[in-house]
Amino acid sequence: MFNDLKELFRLLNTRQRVKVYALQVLFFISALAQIATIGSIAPFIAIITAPELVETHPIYSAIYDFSGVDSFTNFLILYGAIVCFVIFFGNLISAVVLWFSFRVSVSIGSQLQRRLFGLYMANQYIYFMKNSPSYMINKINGQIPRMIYMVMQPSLQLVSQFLIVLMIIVTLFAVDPMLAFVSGIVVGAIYYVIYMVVRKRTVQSGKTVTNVNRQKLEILQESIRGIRDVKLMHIEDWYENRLDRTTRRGLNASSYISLAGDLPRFIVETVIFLAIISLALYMLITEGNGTSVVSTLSFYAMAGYKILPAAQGIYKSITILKGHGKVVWDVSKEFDDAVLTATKKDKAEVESLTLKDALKVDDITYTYPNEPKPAIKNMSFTVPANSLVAFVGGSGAGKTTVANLVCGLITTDSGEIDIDDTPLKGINVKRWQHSIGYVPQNIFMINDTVSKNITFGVPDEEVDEEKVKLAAKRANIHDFIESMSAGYETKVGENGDLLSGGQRQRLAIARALYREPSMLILDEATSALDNITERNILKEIRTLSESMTIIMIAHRLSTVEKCDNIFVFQSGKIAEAGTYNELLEKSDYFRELVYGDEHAHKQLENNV
Ligand SMILES: Nc1ncnc2c1ncn2[C@@H]1O[C@H](COP(=O)(O)OP(=O)(O)OP(=O)(O)O)[C@@H](O)[C@H]1O
Repeated sequence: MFNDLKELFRLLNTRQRVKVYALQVLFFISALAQIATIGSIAPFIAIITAPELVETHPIYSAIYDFSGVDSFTNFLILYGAIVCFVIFFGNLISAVVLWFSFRVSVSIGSQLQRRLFGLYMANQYIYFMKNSPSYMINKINGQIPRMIYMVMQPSLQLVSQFLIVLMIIVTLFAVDPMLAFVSGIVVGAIYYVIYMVVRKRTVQSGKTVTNVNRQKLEILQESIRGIRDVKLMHIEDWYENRLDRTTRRGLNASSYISLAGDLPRFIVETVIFLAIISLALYMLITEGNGTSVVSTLSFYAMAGYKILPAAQGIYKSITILKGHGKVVWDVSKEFDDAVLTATKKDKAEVESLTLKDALKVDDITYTYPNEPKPAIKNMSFTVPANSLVAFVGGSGAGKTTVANLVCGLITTDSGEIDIDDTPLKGINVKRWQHSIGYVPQNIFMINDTVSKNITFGVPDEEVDEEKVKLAAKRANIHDFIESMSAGYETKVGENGDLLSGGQRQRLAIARALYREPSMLILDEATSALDNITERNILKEIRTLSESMTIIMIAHRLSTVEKCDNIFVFQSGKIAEAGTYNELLEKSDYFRELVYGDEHAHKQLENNV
């Protein structure tokens, strides 16, 4: 447990550590305030039950004289008011300290979430290919809050409650050492025995909660993302049952941790009040003096009243820490792993690197992490500036991988990519990315307006509406946008759900064009379009290629007919290159691709 806390402390920066230290001081003050509330009540009851003390007891009589009041009743009123004030002020201090401790832990949690998110963002694209979104979201939104609420807050509670218990016990010792010793041993023993009994299962339940949280997120994401397949296959119940089973498992584990935390309260409460009643009877029988019994008992009752929740707080914090402590290691490992691969964020503004002469890919090889064989092998090709080229080839031949390499999203194992004579390395990657427009196969849309989706990431004040319209016109979607209920201000739904696949593709093309890139990469970007719209866009693209270099990745070979050069990919290599007609003449594989394609189309048309 202490190791868990040490590890948690390691995650904090100096400022956060200082705040935690400051909290310890505040806890001490809070504990003192609680002692004052206990200490103030017993003398008050003593004076009420034995007014003669004001004359016989040296301290009471000194206070009475010092107060300057003229009657015993007034003295009682004044003393009562002071007791009320001490209780009120003591509890106020404790409440403020508690509020402050929650604030500190929650703000530390937010900062850690922000830091981990920053680390993820500082990682290369490949990191996001390796780790699923639900994995990363679970760490930020599940595990960090769990660490804050189930480890940090209980540990802060532990310290504060421990100080209160310690001070009460010290005070009890001062009043009656034997009694304090015996009650300390009895209460401590009860908590210890119960803790030993529940410890093992608590740890196990903590692990279950970790797994369940991750699985729940996966089930939810899977089912909602794949809703079309879920509906078509009618497997809603299957997902609901899975979620139900998983939730129930998590619920059982969480309830066990909570129950284990609350269990001893009932036992200890019974024991303490039995002890107080026995003490009352014992004192009455041995001393026969009701007055001293009342004041002593009020002191012990108040001490018991304060010590019980504090002792219970300590125990509960320990069981919660035992159950959830391992989450700290999970989070700290995530920080360590993410930091290991994170690259330093370069916030400096850079001038974009535009292609003027040619993009040269020289003998590049690329292997995906943990893959035995390279996806791209010793590949070389040149794309002259302002030309229109195509990557074609079978599925898995390496087209998207090369597009990602050319964009600088992933880095080659060997070989070099040059933008004119500038190697695609270091800061040049960022400069080059400023001048690339990329339309991927899986288009991402934000849940906002059409306009925001085109300008994506550009601050509102910098948006040029004319440019937005021009990009939309070039992408053949302007007329459709104008026909929508709120035009460019129409919302597109989460991930563009309110649009068709083709409309999403055209919006994505408009987004890429808005930035006026010097190179445009279209990865299957027109696959969802009807023939007429596709032809219109291709015409536009052809015109654009007079001022822009365009790489098209296409399966439908009719779209690449007008390209200046076509690269035929086969198993991570370029098998052939040439114009459409040249390739038809010289390449069997290309002919197979084209005629296979046409044959399939003809068959389809005949069937329709
Ligand atoms: N993230 C990844 N991790 C491991 N291997 C990958 C990854 N992405 C792609 N690959 C592999 O790399 C090879 C090339 O894939 P790539 O996506 O570049 O092909 P492609 O030609 O674009 O295919 P398609 O036309 O189907 O999109 C394939 O064998 C694929 O399985």
